[in-house]
Amino acid sequence: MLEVSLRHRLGAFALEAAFAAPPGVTVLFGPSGSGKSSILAAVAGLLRPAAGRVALDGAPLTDTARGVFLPPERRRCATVFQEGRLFPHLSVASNLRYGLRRAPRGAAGPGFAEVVALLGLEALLERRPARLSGGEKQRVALGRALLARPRLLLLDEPLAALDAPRRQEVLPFLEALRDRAGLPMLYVTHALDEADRLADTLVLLEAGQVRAAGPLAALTARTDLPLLAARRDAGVVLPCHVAAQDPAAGLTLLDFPGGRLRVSWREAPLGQPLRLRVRARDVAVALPGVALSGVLSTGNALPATLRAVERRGDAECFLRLAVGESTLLARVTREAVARLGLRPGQAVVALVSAVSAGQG
Ligand SMILES: Nc1ncnc2c1ncn2[C@@H]1O[C@H](COP(=O)(O)OP(=O)(O)OP(=O)(O)O)[C@@H](O)[C@H]1O
Repeated sequence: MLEVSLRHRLGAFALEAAFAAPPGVTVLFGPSGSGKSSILAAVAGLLRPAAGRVALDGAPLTDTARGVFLPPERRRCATVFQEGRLFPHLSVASNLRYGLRRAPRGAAGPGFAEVVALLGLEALLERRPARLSGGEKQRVALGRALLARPRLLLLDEPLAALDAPRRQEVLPFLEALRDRAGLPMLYVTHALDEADRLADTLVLLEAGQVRAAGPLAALTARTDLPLLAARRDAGVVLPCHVAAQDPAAGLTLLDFPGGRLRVSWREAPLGQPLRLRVRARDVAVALPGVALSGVLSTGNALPATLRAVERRGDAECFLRLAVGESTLLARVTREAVARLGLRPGQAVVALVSAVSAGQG
């Protein structure tokens, strides 16, 4: 568990942030200038806060009240930046071995071959960084960081410099790292799709302050956080797994705690866990009792209970829907709420578009 509590001023900017990061990936998410990189720098020991405490598994790295400030090299935090910062004159293998040399004697962690396999670096070992794609460079940077056997991995927008296909190429490796390396990660991004894919815990930052923090699915189901709820892609992230494939129909069937969703075909083996962002604007509701299957294009009609109707501006509402153990949000007009006579407690049918579900 990483505990962070900081107070610091940078010019006109005031950082006053506190949060706890349980094991797993904690994503710091917020607009440009909200203080994400400053927090990472404070955890790494590159920024000495005016007041505050940073502790890893109970051991303080910074504690201004007690005069504790470990220098960066004694914190055992490895950082991966936007640009991999590899040594251009060294091969991939030598760059990786540099990480290994920085590992403290006796520190537990994965070995060279294990890291190479985890990040798919086998074919790249003899190359120099100049002959790597942006995505490959980032995978090597991740490997070098891992081999230093850190206790905490800090990632400062590691995909921000990559184009969309390269980002998609690296994301599965970051997922593998999360699932297999057993290393806590603090991950800075302003790309929500990265948070969707990687976060166990989400920390929302705005103007140097933590607006909210908690498990990803719980935070995306909240409608009181403009950083998430005011977006065009506002919606709930559901944990799913691949239940069936129907290539002839171009559909993938995903099970989530509450039912089954048909979505556009995606290449994935049966049983594979994945997260699905179901955007509120892609969810509609109907009253039950009408035979819908022959007349609708949405593809998914799930029995649901309307839990709440929440105003959103003058013309729209969020509907909070309970679908089994899960929550979905629907964005509808106030006119629709009145026309259908929607009231909390009512049984409805949630209609979810099969095409857009999960596009992130
Ligand atoms: N050395 C400094 N002196 C003065 N102001 C600074 C300094 N470093 C950062 N700031 C200011 O602190 C604020 C937070 O910066 P920070 O880089 O932590 O934000 P961020 O959320 O990581 O932004 P981005 O996503 O653009 O990287 C910004 O307004 C920035 O201009």
